[in-house]
Amino acid sequence: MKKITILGSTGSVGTQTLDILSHEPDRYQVEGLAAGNNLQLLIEQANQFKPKSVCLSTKALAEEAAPHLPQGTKVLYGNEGLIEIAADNEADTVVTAIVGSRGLQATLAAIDAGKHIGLANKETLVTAGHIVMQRAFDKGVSILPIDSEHSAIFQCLNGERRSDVNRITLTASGGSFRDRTRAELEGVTVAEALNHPNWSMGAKITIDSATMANKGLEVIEAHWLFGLPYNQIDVLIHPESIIHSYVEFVDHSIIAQLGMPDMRVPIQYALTYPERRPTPTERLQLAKLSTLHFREMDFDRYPCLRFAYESGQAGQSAPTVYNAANETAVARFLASEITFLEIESVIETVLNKHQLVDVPDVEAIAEVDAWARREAASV
Ligand SMILES: NC(=O)C1=CN([C@@H]2O[C@H](COP(=O)(O)OP(=O)(O)OC[C@H]3O[C@@H](n4cnc5c(N)ncnc54)[C@H](OP(=O)(O)O)[C@@H]3O)[C@@H](O)[C@H]2O)C=CC1
Ligand SMILES: CC(=O)[C@@H](O)[C@H](O)COP(=O)(O)O
Ligand SMILES: [Mn+2]
Repeated sequence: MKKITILGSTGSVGTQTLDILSHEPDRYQVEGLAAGNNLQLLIEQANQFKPKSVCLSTKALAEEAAPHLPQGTKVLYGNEGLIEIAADNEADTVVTAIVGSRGLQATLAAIDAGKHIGLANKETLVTAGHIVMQRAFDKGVSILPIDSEHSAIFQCLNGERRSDVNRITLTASGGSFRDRTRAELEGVTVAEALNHPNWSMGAKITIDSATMANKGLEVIEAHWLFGLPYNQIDVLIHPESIIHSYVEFVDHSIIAQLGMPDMRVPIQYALTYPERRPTPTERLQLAKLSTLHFREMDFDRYPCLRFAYESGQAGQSAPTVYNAANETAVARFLASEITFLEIESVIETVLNKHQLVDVPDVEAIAEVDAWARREAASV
């Protein structure tokens, strides 16, 4: 019986993780479920999966939930509650499905407690990759990728020697505006930006996909997960999201991972690795697909991807700034405070203002993150 805690159980990845668990109830036990504000869904999940503890974002929400939870459920709240639920129970694996760098402390607490991590929350690796990876190494826990591209690369690398890798390529759908020119991005609406062609995901990542910041975050995530320099990580536009990513080896062989765009496959693989189990997902039947398309990445069309490479290559505190400025800019766009194209100018402005901090520790990262958010809020 595998014991699982899910941070962000009410979101897109969180609900799909629970869907996977519900198909094989004898294999999994849910230890903890942490949500933000979605009280109703958290109550429903708790009554179905009977976790030992749950967590909500505030004390008020926790008190409101308590009478509706199965008897004996421990109710936690806030950041302290999140850290406790991540670390202080019998879970062997913690699925980090919270959005944003606010997931960092809880992820580190889970690692320190010896839990394996099923990592969806890419922002934690972007903001503090050197700390997360070193901590996981020291504790002997695995960081298993849930992000579809990284799961693909992880699968392609199975049994291969790292020294035989020439480069990896992350595929990018191009997002909601993939067929528009930059001029056609003037005045696009939030609703249009939220309409991803292939994936149904949370709001923040869907906007990131449209600006290509998602792929930028993923390039930095791949750098940390697979220990590759940035000049060995490529991005290719592939509108159908069927090839989830691929590895080219020194002999020019390419190994790719393919499948229908359904997050339940990489989520389950992170939970069952190295075993594979059946999933309740549609089979990919290549004969039914007429064509797959590919386009070279255009860094002028997608400056947010360029900023990510520059931040990753600069290292130090630059990725923290990139991530925090992006999170704030996306929140402002979703609140209709800035336009879609202003997301990239906010990020660029904040990055240009930043004085790099050498190898930041957790405290320095928190300070830089807060600084970047303040700056991005007032650009
Ligand atoms: N969705 C996808 O297909 C993919 C997502 N990812 C990554 O996975 C992560 C989650 O994405 P996604 O599921 O789309 O996001 P969603 O917005 O759908 O879900 C986010 C989750 O985080 C919870 N949350 C927000 N704030 C807090 C808080 N303060 N304390 C505790 N929980 C909080 C939300 O709770 P509530 O709703 O209750 O407020 C919700 O459960 C992101 O890092 C994303 O980049 C990666 C690959 C694919
Ligand atoms: C499903 C997943 O992993 C997302 O990160 C997805 O990749 C987003 O699609 P884009 O390729 O449009 O960024
Ligand atoms: Mn992805």
